[in-house]
Amino acid sequence: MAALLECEGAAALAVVYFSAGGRTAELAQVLAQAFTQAAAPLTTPTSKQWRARCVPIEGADIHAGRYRNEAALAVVDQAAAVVLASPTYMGGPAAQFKAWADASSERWAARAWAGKWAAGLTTGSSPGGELTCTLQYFQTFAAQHGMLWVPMSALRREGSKGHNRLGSGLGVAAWSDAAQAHPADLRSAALMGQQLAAQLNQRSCRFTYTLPD
Ligand SMILES: Cc1cc2nc3c(=O)[nH]c(=O)nc-3n(C[C@H](O)[C@H](O)[C@H](O)COP(=O)(O)O)c2cc1C
Repeated sequence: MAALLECEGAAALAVVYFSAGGRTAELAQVLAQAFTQAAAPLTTPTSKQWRARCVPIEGADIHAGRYRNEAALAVVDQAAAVVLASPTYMGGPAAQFKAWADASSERWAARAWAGKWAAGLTTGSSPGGELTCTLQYFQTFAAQHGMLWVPMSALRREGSKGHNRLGSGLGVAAWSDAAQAHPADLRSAALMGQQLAAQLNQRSCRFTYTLPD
C-alpha cells in the first residue's frame, strides 16, 4: 500500500462539547481561548488566523436518539484539530456526546477526519469517577477515524498554581462537586489549548491512501 502524506498550512481547532451544568463548557471555553492566544504569534501574513471554535452539542439537535446538525459536524471537517469533551456519565461519555459521535460514521467511512489531531477533556463529580474510561473512549473514537491523539503532557502539580490534579496522561480529567470548575482544572484546560497550538505549529498533516488493486 502506498501512502501519500499531504501537509497543509492552515489550521484551526474545533472544541466539540456537551455540557448540562456548565462545567465542561467552562473548561472547553478556556481551552479554546488559550489555543487562540497561543496561536496568535504563530500566524504569518500569508497563513490563516488560527482560531478555536467551540461547538456545543445541543439536545435539541438529537431526534429519536440521532444527532442531526450537519453544520456543526462540518466545523470539524474544516479544522486541523478537534477536542472531544463531555462530562463522565455512568463511567463513560454522556449519551448526547455519543449521539454526536455516532453521527460521524459517514465521515469515518470516507476517512474525512483522518490525520487530524485529537485530544480529550472530561469532567466528573468524583476524582475516582471513572473519568479515564471517558478519555479512553475518546481515544478509541479518534483512532477509528484515523486521527492522531495528543495526550496531556503536563505532569500533576500541586499548590496554588497547580494543574492536572489527577495526574492524567490521556487528556484533561477535571472534577468538581461545586457549581464551577476548579481553578487547577481550568489551568489544565489552558495547558491543553497551548499544547495543541504548539502541535499544530510543528505540523499539520492530512493523509490520503492509494489502495492496492
Ligand atoms: C447521569 C449522570 C451520571 C454521572 N456519572 C458520573 C460518573 O460516572 N462519574 C463522575 O465522576 N461523575 C458523574 N456524574 C457527575 C458529572 O459528571 C459532573 O457533575 C460533571 O461535572 C457535569 O458536567 P457539566 O456541568 O458540564 O454538565 C454524573 C452526573 C449525571 C447527571
